[in-house]
Amino acid sequence: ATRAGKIIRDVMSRGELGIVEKGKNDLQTEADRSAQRCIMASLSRQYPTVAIIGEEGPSNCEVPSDWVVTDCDQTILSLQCPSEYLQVTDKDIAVWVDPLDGTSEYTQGLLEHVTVLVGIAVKGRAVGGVIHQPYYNHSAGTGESIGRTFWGLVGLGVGGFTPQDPPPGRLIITTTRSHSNELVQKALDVFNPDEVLRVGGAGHKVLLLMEGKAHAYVFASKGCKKWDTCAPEAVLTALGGKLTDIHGNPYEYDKDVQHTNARGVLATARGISHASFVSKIPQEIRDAFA
Ligand SMILES: Nc1ncnc2c1ncn2[C@@H]1O[C@H](COP(=O)(O)O)[C@@H](O)[C@H]1OP(=O)(O)O
Ligand SMILES: [Mg+2]
Ligand SMILES: [Mg+2]
Ligand SMILES: [Mg+2]
Repeated sequence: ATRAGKIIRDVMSRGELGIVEKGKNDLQTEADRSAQRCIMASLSRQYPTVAIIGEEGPSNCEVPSDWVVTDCDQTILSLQCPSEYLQVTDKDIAVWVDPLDGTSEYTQGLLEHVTVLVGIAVKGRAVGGVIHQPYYNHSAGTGESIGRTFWGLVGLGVGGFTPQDPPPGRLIITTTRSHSNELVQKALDVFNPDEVLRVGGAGHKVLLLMEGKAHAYVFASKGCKKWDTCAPEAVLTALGGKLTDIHGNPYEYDKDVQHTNARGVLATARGISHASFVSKIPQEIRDAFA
């Protein structure tokens, strides 16, 4: 994810984004394509029999040798693997890769919204993930290292950041800035929030929950896919938060599931009652995502 983040910055510095329209309000750039090839090549070389699904489709062509990462994070490897994973085999695992989350914002220069997402599902549950933010600190003076990586494994914990709880006594909700519609807005209005943070990317919004900037992420839309939510859900769950559909039911992340998160996204920070958010979603919106 870190190497992919460097590729994303390099594409932007060169200034040739190579934008392709995949669908309505749905762009792909050279950064999405190259970052995906980097991650797919690196993972499939180390784990040739694990199912890896990337947003930008299969990409088996050769990649530059310096895109292939072969080393592992020794600090994380030195930690004790939770006993629940000791018997896991390749067949139990699906890896969901979003090489660049927040493409719309990337093309508009809102670079802090961009993340690289690699999520690991075991037996259909999102349990492990990394969220790399390639432009963290990019506007700071020299001397600050650029980019950071959040990680989490359910049963082990999280790393790469300092978790914070959102402020009590107010309600801050984060949601889409580039994929809104009437239903998305209706679902926000029922909560009567003190503040709405409209930012790009599923990864970035979950970072806001984990750093105490928002209490909940509400997105009554079918726009997100499994690669958008697998890594964020895993890291958030490892921290004690929750990400589900708008009914409060978990998504399945087996390799054969449908890619679309057809029942919307509702996530809450650690220490926030997820059920109380679910209970406020009105019937009209529940019915639209039945
Ligand atoms: N209607 C949509 N079409 C395509 N992708 C979407 C749509 N809605 C959401 N997404 C994906 O989910 C992410 C979170 O949504 P939003 O930023 O609107 O809150 C987007 O950055 C985008 O991922 P990506 O940028 O990887 O294509
Ligand atoms: Mg996309
Ligand atoms: Mg995405
Ligand atoms: Mg993407």
